[in-house]
Amino acid sequence: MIQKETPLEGTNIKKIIAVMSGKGGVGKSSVTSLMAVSLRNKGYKVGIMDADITGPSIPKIFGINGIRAFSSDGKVIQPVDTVTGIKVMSLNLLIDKEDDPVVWRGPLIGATVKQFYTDVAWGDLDVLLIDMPPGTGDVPLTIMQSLPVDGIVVVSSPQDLVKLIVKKSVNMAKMMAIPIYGIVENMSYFECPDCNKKHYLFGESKVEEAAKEMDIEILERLPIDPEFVELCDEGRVEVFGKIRFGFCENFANKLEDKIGGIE
Ligand SMILES: Nc1ncnc2c1ncn2[C@@H]1O[C@H](COP(=O)(O)OP(=O)(O)OP(=O)(O)O)[C@@H](O)[C@H]1O
Repeated sequence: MIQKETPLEGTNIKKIIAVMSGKGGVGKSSVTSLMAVSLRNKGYKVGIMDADITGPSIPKIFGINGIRAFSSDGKVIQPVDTVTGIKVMSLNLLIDKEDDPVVWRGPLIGATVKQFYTDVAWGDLDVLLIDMPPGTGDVPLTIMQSLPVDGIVVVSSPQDLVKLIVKKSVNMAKMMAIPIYGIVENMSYFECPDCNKKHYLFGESKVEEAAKEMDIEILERLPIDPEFVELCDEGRVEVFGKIRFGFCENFANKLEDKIGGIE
């Protein structure tokens, strides 16, 4: 059994949720951000660890990519606060040029992710969300083995659900004996702004069937939403939490339910 890492003295993280996806580009980082915004709106103290080391996108979504995280003693790293006070740690906040590729081998990436837990001054957090790299590779394995993850949220697009990729993520979590809070189907449909009709651009979703087969719950089905994308692109995702307050509150309630209370 692999020993779990311990956070810095003075850190108190109540729940850790890892966000996974079978493959890249399904909206995992966008959904992680939406979860953070929704929980923050309800008053929770939230942090995001961007463990997608080679493709970090959290700082840009929150408009903090111009800010640098710092360490006054060379050991403890201070996370960067977003406008609404969500604490973020990402490699993009530590490197000089955010468009430089991270040409690192697996072990170094794994060690960095662990340091994002052990060496970051997270302080008091109700929830730490981990934006995992896509797939079921080395880094998700390191995170599941060495960090005390309480639960997993799987993000998928309608097309993946029928394929093996989502099942692989689900099976990995099951093998590691970490509870799966549920699945978020992203880009599920498009709602016409004129007639409010839902259009299933990728065909009628198979999410219910797939979720039943895998014995997991559907947490949320998110539409293709140009306004959400625009706000994410502009680094103003927290504005979405204001203009779609009801939706975000509902999403946070579902997460709260699954987490089983955040004491
Ligand atoms: N609900 C949505 N509606 C429309 N576009 C979306 C939605 N969710 C995400 N997108 C867009 O899809 C693209 C991929 O999203 P995102 O970066 O969150 O995916 P990802 O799964 O984290 O990708 P990766 O981990 O491979 O970098 C982005 O351009 C994002 O704006």
